[in-house]
Amino acid sequence: MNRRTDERHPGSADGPDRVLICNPVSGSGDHAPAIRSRALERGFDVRETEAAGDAREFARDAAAEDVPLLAVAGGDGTVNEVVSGLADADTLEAVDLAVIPTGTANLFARSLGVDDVDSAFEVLDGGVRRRIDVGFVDGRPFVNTCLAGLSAEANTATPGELKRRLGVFAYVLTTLRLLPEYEGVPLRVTIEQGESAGSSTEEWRGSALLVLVGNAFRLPNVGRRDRSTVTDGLLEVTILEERPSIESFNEGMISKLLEGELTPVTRIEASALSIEGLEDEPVAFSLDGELLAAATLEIGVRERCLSMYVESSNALTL
Ligand SMILES: Nc1ncnc2c1ncn2[C@@H]1O[C@H](COP(=O)(O)OP(=O)(O)OP(=O)(O)O)[C@@H](O)[C@H]1O
Repeated sequence: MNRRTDERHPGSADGPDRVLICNPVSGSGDHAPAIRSRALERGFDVRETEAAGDAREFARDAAAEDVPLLAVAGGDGTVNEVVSGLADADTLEAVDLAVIPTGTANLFARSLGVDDVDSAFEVLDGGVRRRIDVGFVDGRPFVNTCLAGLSAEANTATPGELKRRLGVFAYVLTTLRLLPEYEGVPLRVTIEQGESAGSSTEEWRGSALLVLVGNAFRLPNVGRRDRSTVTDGLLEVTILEERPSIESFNEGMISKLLEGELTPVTRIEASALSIEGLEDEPVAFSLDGELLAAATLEIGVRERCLSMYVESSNALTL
């Protein structure tokens, strides 16, 4: 069922040319009236979700209507649903997508330089777009991160405030805080680097605390080149293994962690990878924060397939 507002964009007799999909309960849950009126001023047809799954369905509907401009107001979970709907309809490459960050952490929007609602509308009015990569796990898309291992617990236990301050590192921190209670997950991670001649495959096998596969997310720069991860056709894979020697962990230790001082860390760029659970239990994983489980994850990336509105100064580095 399609739930829409009555206010349609004038002149849209053949269907709207721009649609806003709004999750009214994301984040603090008080944004919907203001977002709606700012979107209506700009000629958007506003469609508000009433339950999980609606944003994905609305994106499929918009694809069927050939709507060329889609905006999504919500957090990473709502963005993921919209991208999933576009992938269902095989129209990822046919639309321009704008994110209005009204979620709790909004990690994906922030990676595009869109820090708040005001800046999202400025970005929309400015019209600068970039084609970005989209990651896939067994055909399901993710724009920001796929986390496997203890991520199930880390996801549900990571406070929103910590996510806002630390971004994706909040999950790492929460995982480490949970360590006294959890064992690592025995995994085999097969990593492909490069696509054609010169490509190589590396295998990592061990007990992983967390496997973090990033598309748009950025790790703090630890002696690495400073370029975007979201337009290079590669995924950044970070594996934290074994138990650190300390029981409690604090934020100041993040750089030490990344330098491999506290717990063995493997960081590698991949054009594709698979993560296989070595026990009977399915591997818990999350796509942009949404929890799932599977015995084996086949992970790939489709290079520059999605046109996103981005903050203009940020666009140069994307
Ligand atoms: N009307 C609704 N009622 C209840 N749940 C909804 C509704 N619309 C969407 N949802 C669900 O809300 C969930 C959370 O949304 P989302 O991830 O966008 O926000 P958030 O968790 O506040 O932000 P972030 O992921 O950036 O921290 C999604 O899984 C989505 O499916």
